[in-house]
Amino acid sequence: MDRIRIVGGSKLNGTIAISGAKNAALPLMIAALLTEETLILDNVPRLADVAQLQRILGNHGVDIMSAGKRPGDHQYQGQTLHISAANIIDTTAPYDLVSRMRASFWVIAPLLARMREAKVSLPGGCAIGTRPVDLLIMALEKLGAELTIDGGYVVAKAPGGLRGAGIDFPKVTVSGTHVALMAATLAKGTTIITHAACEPEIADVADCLNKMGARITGAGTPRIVVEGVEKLHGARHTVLPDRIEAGTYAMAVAMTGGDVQLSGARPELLQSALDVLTEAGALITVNNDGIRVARNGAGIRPVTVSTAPFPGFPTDLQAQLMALMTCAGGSSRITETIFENRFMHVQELARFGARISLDGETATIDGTAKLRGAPVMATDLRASVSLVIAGLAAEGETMVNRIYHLDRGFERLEEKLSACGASIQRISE
Ligand SMILES: CC(=O)N[C@H]1[C@@H](OP(=O)(O)OP(=O)(O)OC[C@H]2O[C@@H](n3ccc(=O)[nH]c3=O)[C@H](O)[C@@H]2O)O[C@H](CO)[C@@H](O)[C@@H]1O
Ligand SMILES: C=C(OP(=O)(O)O)C(=O)O
Repeated sequence: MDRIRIVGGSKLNGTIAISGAKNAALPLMIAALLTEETLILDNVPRLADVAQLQRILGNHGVDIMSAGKRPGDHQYQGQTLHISAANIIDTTAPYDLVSRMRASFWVIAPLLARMREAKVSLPGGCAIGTRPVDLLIMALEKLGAELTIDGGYVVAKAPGGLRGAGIDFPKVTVSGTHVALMAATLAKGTTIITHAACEPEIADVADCLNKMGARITGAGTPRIVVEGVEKLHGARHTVLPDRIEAGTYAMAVAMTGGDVQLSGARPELLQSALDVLTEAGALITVNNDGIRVARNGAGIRPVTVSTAPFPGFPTDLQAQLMALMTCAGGSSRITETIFENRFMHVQELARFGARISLDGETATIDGTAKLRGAPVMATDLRASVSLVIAGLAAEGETMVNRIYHLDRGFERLEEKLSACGASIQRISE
C-alpha cells in the first residue's frame, strides 16, 4: 500500500492550481443518468472517487469517454467527461461498488425518476459517524416512491412515476437535498424543498440541471422550487472549484508560513474559513486569479470555531484547522456539530506531540511551539490531509500510512505541494 513521506520544516511558496470539486463532480456525474443524451462535464478532478463512480455508472450501462488533453490546455486542467446514459441496462447498484463511497447511493434518485425503479446498496464512505439515509428515503417517499430495505439494499419503486410534493427536511442534509433535487426534476408537478442545504455544490448541480432543461429556482438558498419536466436533454457544464481543497492548502500555508497563490479558488465559496484564517494571523488577499495566502513572521493565534452548514465553517475543514491550531500561541476550541464521530485525527495528531483533549463534541487544543514528525495513519479523507499539514510543519520525518483516503479527494497532492517547496513524496510498494 502507498505511503507518503514528508520531511517537515519548509515554508510553502508558489502557486497551487485548485481542482474541480469532488463533491460537485460526483452528483453532476450522477445527474447524467437523468437523460438519454450526452452530458459533458469539464474540470472533473482525477480522483479515486471519480474513477469508482465511473465503474458504478458503467454497471448501469452508462458510456463515459474521457477526452484527452487539447493543445493549449493548462497542465493542471481537469479531465472532460462525455457521459451518455442512452441505455440504462441495470437499475441495481451492487454492494461491492457502492459500499466504498457515500455519494454513489445517490444514483437512486435519477434511476427512480427516469426508470421508475432502483435497487441500491446502503452506502459506505468516510467513517465519521453513523450517516443514515432516512432523510433521503423520506424525500423519495414524499415524491410518491415506495421504498423497502431488503438484504442491505434499498429497493425503490414508482410505477406511475414520481409526483411533485413538499419536502421539509428536519435537519440540513447535503445528500438529502441532492437526492430530492434530482428526483424532482422529472416528477409530475411542483416540488418545494424547505430547509434545503445551501452548499455551493447544490447550486452547481442545479445550474447544470437547468442547462439540461430542468426548471429549478432557489438552489443555494433554504427554499428550492422545482417544476417537473417530462424529459431532460444533454448539456455542457464546468465543475466549480474545490473550496475544501483551497481551504486545506490555505491552512497548510498558515501553518508552515510562506506565500502561496491558490489559482482558481473562489473566495465566496469559503469566506467563513478565510475569516478564521485571518483571525489566526494569516494574510489573505483576493485577486483576479484567486486567493493569496501568506504568513510571514507572525505567530498563529488561537481561535474558537464551530462547524456548521454553509455558509458556516465547513466540517470538511475541521481536521485541517485542528492541525493548524496545534501550533497556536494559546488554547483553541473546535466544536464539531455535523458528524458525531469526526475526531479520528485527534489521536494521530498526538503522535506529533500535539496536546488535544476531547469533551463530547468539543476539542480543546493547547498550542505547542514545535511538532515532531511521526508515523501516522488516518481513517478518513480530511483527517488524512490534516496529518499531511502537521507533517509539513513538524520537525523531521513523517510517514503517512494508508493514503488511499487522500487519493479519494486530493488530486496530485504531492505534486502540488512539492512545487511549493515541500519535501513530500509518495512511496509505492
Ligand atoms: C460527497 C459529499 O458531498 N459529501 C459531503 C456531504 O456528505 P453527506 O451528504 O453525507 O452529509 P449530509 O449533509 O447529508 O449529513 C449531515 C448530517 O445529517 C445526517 N443525516 C443525513 C442524511 C440522512 O438521511 N439522515 C441524517 O441524519 C448525517 O448523519 C449528518 O449528521 O456533506 C457533508 C456535510 O457538509 C460533507 O462533510 C461531505 O463531504
Ligand atoms: C466526508 C467526505 O466524503 P464522503 O461524503 O464521500 O464520505 C468528504 O469529502 O470529506
